[in-house]
Amino acid sequence: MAAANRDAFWAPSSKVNPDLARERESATFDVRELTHIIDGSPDRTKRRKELENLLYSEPVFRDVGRLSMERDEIYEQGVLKSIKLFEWSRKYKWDDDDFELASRLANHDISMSLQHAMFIPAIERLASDTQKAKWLPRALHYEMIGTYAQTELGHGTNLMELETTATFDPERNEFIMNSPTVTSMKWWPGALGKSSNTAIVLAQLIVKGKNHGLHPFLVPLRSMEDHTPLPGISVGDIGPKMALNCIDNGFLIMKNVRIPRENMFMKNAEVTRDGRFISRGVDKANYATMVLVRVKITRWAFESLSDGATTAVRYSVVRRQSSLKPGERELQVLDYQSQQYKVLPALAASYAFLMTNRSLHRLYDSVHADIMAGNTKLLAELHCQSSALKAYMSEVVVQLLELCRQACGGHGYLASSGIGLLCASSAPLVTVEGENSVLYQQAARYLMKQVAKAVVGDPVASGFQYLLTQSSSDRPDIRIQNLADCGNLDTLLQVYQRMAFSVVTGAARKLQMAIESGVEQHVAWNNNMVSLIQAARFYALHGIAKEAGYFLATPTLTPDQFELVRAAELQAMAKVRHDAVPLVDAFDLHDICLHSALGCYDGNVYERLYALAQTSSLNKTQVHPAYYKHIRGLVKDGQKQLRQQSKL
Ligand SMILES: CCCCCCCCCCCCC/C=C/C(=O)SCCNC(=O)CCNC(=O)[C@H](O)C(C)(C)COP(=O)(O)OP(=O)(O)OC[C@H]1O[C@@H](n2cnc3c(N)ncnc32)[C@H](O)[C@@H]1OP(=O)(O)O
Ligand SMILES: Cc1cc2nc3c(=O)[nH]c(=O)nc-3n(C[C@H](O)[C@H](O)[C@H](O)COP(=O)(O)OP(=O)(O)OC[C@H]3O[C@@H](n4cnc5c(N)ncnc54)[C@H](O)[C@@H]3O)c2cc1C
Repeated sequence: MAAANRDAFWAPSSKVNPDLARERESATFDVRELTHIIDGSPDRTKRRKELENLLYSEPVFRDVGRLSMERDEIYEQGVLKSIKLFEWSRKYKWDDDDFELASRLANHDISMSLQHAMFIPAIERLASDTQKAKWLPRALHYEMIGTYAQTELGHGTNLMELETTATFDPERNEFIMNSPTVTSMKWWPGALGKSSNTAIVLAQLIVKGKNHGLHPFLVPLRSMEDHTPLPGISVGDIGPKMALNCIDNGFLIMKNVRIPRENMFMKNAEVTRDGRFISRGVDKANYATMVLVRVKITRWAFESLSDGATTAVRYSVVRRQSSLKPGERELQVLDYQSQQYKVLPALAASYAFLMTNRSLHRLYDSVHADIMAGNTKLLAELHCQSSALKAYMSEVVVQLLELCRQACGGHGYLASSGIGLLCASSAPLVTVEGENSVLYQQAARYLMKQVAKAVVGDPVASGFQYLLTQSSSDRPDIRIQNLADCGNLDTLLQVYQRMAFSVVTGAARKLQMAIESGVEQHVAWNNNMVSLIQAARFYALHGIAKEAGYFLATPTLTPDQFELVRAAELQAMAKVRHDAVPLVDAFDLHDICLHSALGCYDGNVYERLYALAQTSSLNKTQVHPAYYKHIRGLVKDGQKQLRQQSKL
C-alpha cells in the first residue's frame, strides 16, 4: 500500500457503522468523564492527546505496512521509534510518566525499550551516588544504550545458580568478567543483540577465591566509536520470537573482559581497593529493579487487556450473524449470552486491573521511598504483592485475550485484526521478570509466614488482616440470600476473604502436617506446591463462578448461594452489555494505537479488512511468480495427462 494510502487507512471516517452509533447514543454515563478517570485526570487526558498528535504525525508510528515486513525492517523500525522517543524525551524534558505514556502509545513496540524500563532504573536503584553522578547523564543523554543482562542460557529463575563470574584482580584494580560455560552465556536480555553498547551484568562476585553471591556490574559491550564488539565480547541476536520482533533480545559471551573496580554497582555492596568485600544494604536490595518491572507489568496487563476488550466488544456489536428466530434480522453477536461470557470478563477485568495497578504503584512508590531512605521494613510485603499480582494479572490477561480472539471468529485470526499480535505480544508476561509459578511461590512463602503469625496472635502485614478476622468455622455464614446481596461489594469482599482464609490456612495446615510427619521442608513444599500457588492467586462475581471449586470446597458458600452468585453474574453481564461500547470507548484508544481493522472507532470493519488485504505482499502482482515457477508446470502436466486419457 503506498504511503499516502497508508496514511488514509487510519483517518477516522465520518461514516460510522449504524449499530456502533446506536450503542453510543444509548450510553448511560458520560464517556469523557470516565476517560479522565482512566487517564488519571483531565490534564492527563490532554497530555495523552498531545503525545498522540506528536507520535502519530510521524509515519513510523502509523506503520500500516507493518503486516508484511521482514524482521530486519521490523527491527529497524523499532530502532527508529526508539530514537524518536529518546530525542523527544531529551528535547521536551519528559518525566517518567510522559515517557511511559509515549511508549504505551507506541505499543511498547520499541527496540530499545529496556533503556527506560530497566537500564536507567537499575542505575538509579543500584548505583552509589558517585556512580549515579557519572552514569546517569550518559544514560539519559543516550550515549550509553543499555540492557539488563541477568538471565543465562542455562538459568533464568534460579539466580543463585547463575554462572557468569566477576573476579576481582587486586594487581590491576579490575574485575575480570567471564562466561565460563555454554550455559553461562547471557541469553534473552532485550536490546542486547544489536542495539546496546553497555550492559548491567549480574554475576557471581569472586574475591580472593570466595564467592560473595550475585552482584551487578556495568560492562561496556561495543565501541562508542563504531559499535563493534569490544575485546573479549561476543554478542548477537537470539533469533525470531512469537512477537516483539522489533526487540533484539540477545546473547552475550565474555572471555576475560576487564572492567575497572568502580564498575561494580556499589549502593548495596563494594570491594575496596585492597580487596575487602563490604555488604551495605539488605541481601535482596539488588533485586529492586525486578520488583519495579513486575509493577510495570501490571500496567502493561491493563493496557493489553483494554486493547483486546475494545476490539472484541466493538466487533461483537458490528458483526451480525444468525438469528434466534428464523426470518428475524441476524443478531449482533454480542447479544448471544455465550459471546458476553467470552468478551465481557475482559472488559470487567480491564477496569479491575487498572485500579489494581494504581493501588500497587502507590505501595511501590511508598516502599521505594522508604528503601532509598534506608528503611526496608515493607520490602518483603511489596515483594509478595508485586509477585502475586504480576503473576495473577499476566495469567488472566493471556487467558482473556485468547477468549477475545476466539470471540472474533475467523477474522480474529487475521493479522489485520491486531488481536493475534496482541495475544502473542502479551504472552511473555507470564514468563518475564519471574516466571509465574515461581512468583506465586514467593507470595505463598510470605503468606505462610503471615499465617504463622496469625496463629499465635502476632500482628500480621496490613494486606493480610483477613487472616485475623475470619473465623475458622466449618459452616458458611456469609449473608447471601438474594441477587441484591450478590451486588454488595462488601459482601463479595467478605466472600473472597473467607475463601482466601480457608485456602491459605488449609495450605499452611497441609504443609505443617507434612513437616510434622517427618517429611523435609523442601519436599513438603514441593508436594503441596499446587495448594500453595492457589493460596497466592484470586475479581468479583466472575472470579467466584470461574473458581467454583474453591468457594464450594471451603466453608465459604453453600451450593444455593453459589447458584445465586452465578445468576447474579449473568444478570450483571446483561447489564454491562448495554454499556459495553461506551465502556470501551472510554479507554479512548486511538485507531493507530489499537491497530485493528476489527476494533476501529468507526466500525467500518469490512472496508478496512479489504483495504488491509491489499497490503499483502502476495497481492503485489495479479499472478504470483510462484505460478510461473511451479504451478504452471503442474497445470500443463495435468492437461497433458487428461488429453492422453481422452485418447484411450
Ligand atoms: C499494550 C501491549 C503491552 C505488551 C508489552 C509486552 C512487553 C514484554 C516484554 C517485557 C520485557 C521486560 C524485561 C524483562 C526482564 C527480565 O525478565 S529480567 C530477569 C527476571 N528474572 C527474574 O525475575 C528471576 C526470578 N527469580 C528470582 O527472583 C529468585 O531466584 C527467586 C525465585 C525469588 C528466588 O530467590 P533466592 O534468593 O534464590 O531464594 P529465596 O530463598 O526464594 O529468597 C530469599 C529471600 O529473599 C526474598 N526475595 C526474593 N526476591 C526478592 C525481591 N525481588 N525483593 C525482595 N525480597 C526478595 C524472599 O522473599 C526470601 O525472603 P525470606 O523469606 O525472608 O528469606
Ligand atoms: C520476551 C522476553 C524478554 C526477556 N527480557 C529479559 C531481559 O531483558 N533481561 C533478562 O535478564 N532476562 C530476560 N528474559 C528472560 C526471563 O527473565 C526468563 O525467561 C525468566 O526469568 C524465566 O527463566 P527461564 O526462561 O530460564 O525458565 P526456567 O527458569 O528454566 O523455568 C522453566 C520452567 O520451569 C518451571 N520452573 C522453574 N523453576 C521452578 C520452580 N522453582 N518451581 C516451579 N516450577 C519451576 C516453570 O514452569 C518455568 O516456566 C526475557 C524473556 C522473554 C521471554
